[in-house]
This record gives sequence, structure tokens and C-alpha cells, in this order.
Amino acid sequence: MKITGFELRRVAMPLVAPFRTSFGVETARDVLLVRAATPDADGWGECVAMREPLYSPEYADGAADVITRFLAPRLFAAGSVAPDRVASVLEPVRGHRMAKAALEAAVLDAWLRARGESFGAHLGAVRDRVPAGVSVGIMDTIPKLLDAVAGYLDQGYPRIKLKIEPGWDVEPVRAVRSRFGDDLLLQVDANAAYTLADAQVLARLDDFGLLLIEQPLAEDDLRQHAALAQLIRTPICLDESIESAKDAADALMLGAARVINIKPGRVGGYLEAKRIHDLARAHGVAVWCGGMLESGIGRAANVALAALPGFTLPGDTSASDRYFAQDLTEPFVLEEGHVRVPAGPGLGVTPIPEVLDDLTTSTTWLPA
Ligand SMILES: CC(=O)N[C@@H](Cc1ccc2ccccc2c1)C(=O)O
Ligand SMILES: [Mg+2]
Repeated sequence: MKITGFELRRVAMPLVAPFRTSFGVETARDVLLVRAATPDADGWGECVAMREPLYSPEYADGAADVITRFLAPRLFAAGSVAPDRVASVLEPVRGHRMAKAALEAAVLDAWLRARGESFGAHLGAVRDRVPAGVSVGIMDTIPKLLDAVAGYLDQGYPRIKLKIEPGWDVEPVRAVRSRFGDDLLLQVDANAAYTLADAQVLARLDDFGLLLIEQPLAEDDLRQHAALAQLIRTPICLDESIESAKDAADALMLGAARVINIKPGRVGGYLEAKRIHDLARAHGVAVWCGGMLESGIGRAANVALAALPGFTLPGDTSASDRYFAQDLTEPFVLEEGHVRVPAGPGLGVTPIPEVLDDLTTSTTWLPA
């Protein structure tokens, strides 16, 4: 695929409500979008890096810089690049997986639009809609948490994920479980806030029949997660720790995880995400699609990925209005607890020009 250039866009998207996790509070999404310009079609990719390197070492300005100075030039120098060659062309540049994932997704989207093939069809989707879970932030009080959960259940969300941290864990989970009953699909996400010394507290969560506990320990604590797995009954799911299929293989072999949260940006792209899906499936291990508060661009690709057969748990593929009053694309809506997989060529969605222009804070054109 001949690339004539990449456009980098920064887009400021206010959140409908502050979103608090163990690593901080977000009130707006600072999105880095990549548009791949080719003679046949334009393609879009979303870089999921946060504005600050609080979830992982990448951050939006850094991703824009590494794309501008090191990644885009390599793709231009490679001449015509097929989507499944992008990762190997960029491999000599160490790390920067979220930046690389955005470029690969934009090239893949352009290539698929030119061929009239959907993202889902290309990845191997077997469903035309996927169940959508919702991630609920840390709240000031338990009554406020219960109100928020009640609101999401009223909207029809089939799975609730609660952010936890030391001091906000057993009691909120106990309150949600006792208020909404034992049949509620309920899980927690610590975003690496605990250490092995907290095993006793984490073991108290075993009483609540959780689907999983996500990333209780540090992202480089693979051995410690394997030790924790011997001390608690709740299945451990890894997020931040899994940056490649190799990491997934290590985690499964070590017994550090029984479930994997797949985030295409975190693992370097949708093609690596599919490889992790295939590996987990071969081991009989469930995966689900995580979320990074993506706009409709990243959300469309995530929903297509979540339609693969091994995605047997609801993901954080919430409707657009979970985060944004106005999405960049036609909004993803919740219908009987599911969101539809776009069926059109490529992502099947495109940014709404007037919305994009209204929310864009900067645009950079990188000519081939
Ligand atoms: C839906 C969910 O919980 N996502 C992440 C955490 C997270 C939280 C806040 C974010 C703010 C800006 C960008 C990415 C973010 C990711 C997770 O699963 O761990
Ligand atoms: Mg997580």
C-alpha cells in the first residue's frame, strides 16, 4: 500500500464525568488520531496513550514525536507496505507500541476500505454484535457508587467492572454485591495498585464471586501474580502486564493469569491482538477486549476485535455516551446490553467532519 502521508490530529474530548482510577482522575480525553493518506483511500487509527504516562510509559505527545521522527519515516522509506508488514518495518524502533498500533490501524483501515472489506471480516469476527461491559470509577462514597451502578444496570449493561485501590476494595464490592445480587456479572480492576503483601485483603474479595480481578500487582510482577494466584481463588486477569503474545505465553505458562484483557494499543496493534486471542484460545483461556476511553474510531476497531470467537467475556466496549456527550463518529449505542459491529468497509465509521474540526486542537501533516 503506497502511503502519500500521515496526518496527526490532537483532539480534546471532554468526559461526561470524571473517571477515577488507582492512578489518577481523568476529566477529558486528549486523543491522538492518525490518518493514513493513500491513493486509494484514507485510513484512521487512534493512539490510546493517555496525556500523561500514568497507565503505561507512553503518552500522547511522546507518541506524536516518535511517529514524526522515527516511525513514519521508516514506513515512507519502505515504499509500498502491506498492513501485515507494518509491525516488522517498525520493529527496529524499540517499544512505543501504542504509537505503532495507531499507524498499523490507519494503514490497515485504508487497505480494507480500498478492498471493501470490513475490520471484523478481516480479523475473523463471528458475531455482528458483542455484549458490552462498563468500567465504573472510584467514587467519593458508596451510595454514589451504588447510584452509578444502578444507572448502568438500568441502561442494560450486562457486566459491571469496579475500579479498586487500597482502602476502596472490599466494602464497595460487598455493597454492590449485596445491593444487586449474586447473579450480577461483577469484576474489579486495581490498575496495579497492590503488592503481594496485600494478599490477605485481596483474598477477602473471594467471598463475592467475582469473574476476575484485573492487574492487582505491578505490570512487571509476573512471578508475584503467579504467587498471588496460589493465595486467592478469584481468577487473575492481566492488563498492563501483557504487551505482546510473548508476554501472554509467559503469563499463562507461569500461572500468573487465567484471563487476559486484550487492548490492541497496548500490545502494538490489532494483528498482535489477534495472535494473543489465538494463543489464549489454544490454551482454553478466556480473553476480553479492554478499553482506553477510545473515540468511535478506536471503539469501532475494538468492537470488531471483540467479535472474535475467543472473546467470551464482555469487554469494556461501552457505548459512546459512557464517556462522551458527542463522539467523533456516529455514536455506538447500547442495545439489549450489546453494541453492533460496524459492517462497512474498514472501520465502518469515519469522523464527522464538523465535530472533528470543532474538537481538533492541532493538526500535523507528515508527507511521504
Ligand atoms: C475502561 C478502563 O478501565 N480502562 C483502563 C484504565 C483507564 C482509565 C482511564 C483512562 C483515561 C484515559 C485514557 C485511558 C484510560 C485507561 C483499564 O482497563 O485499566
Ligand atoms: Mg485494566
